[in-house]
Amino acid sequence: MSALRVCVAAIRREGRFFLQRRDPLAARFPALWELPGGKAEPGETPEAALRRELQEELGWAPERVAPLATVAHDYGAFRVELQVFLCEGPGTLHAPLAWGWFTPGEMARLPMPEANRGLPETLACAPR
Ligand SMILES: Nc1nc2c([nH]c(=O)n2[C@H]2C[C@H](O)[C@@H](COP(=O)(O)OP(=O)(O)OP(=O)(O)O)O2)c(=O)[nH]1
Repeated sequence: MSALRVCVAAIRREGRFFLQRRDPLAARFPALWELPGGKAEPGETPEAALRRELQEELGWAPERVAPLATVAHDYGAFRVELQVFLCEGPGTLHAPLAWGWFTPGEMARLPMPEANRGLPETLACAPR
């Protein structure tokens, strides 16, 4: 089975990262904390998919975007390949669900999808 290509943003401000909580009524991963982003459409580059998702989800455009890590995970029913981009820039993020800014240490104690398990460590080591 081919993996879903999911492009996600590690938005960083003053050493903290933005996470939003999935809808408690979502069919998959209800109420878990995740990085904003989503699936790339056919023919779309990962960075273009990320920018589109950030605009759609948060009404926000990053000033700087850099590839940070790729994480593959098999959920059994489907596989994901998370492409994580470090994103920075000013401006308000208009998040419709619960959200917050977390240090990697705080993030490690939040309930997140299994694919995200190694992310706090990766984010703690992200280039300044
Ligand atoms: N946005 C995001 N998705 C993640 C993360 N970790 C993780 O396993 N995923 C999974 C959840 C989803 O199955 C998929 C992202 O798809 P999506 O954003 O386009 O769709 P979705 O969550 O609204 O809906 P779905 O999968 O339930 O159809 O990747 C993460 O940190 N951020």
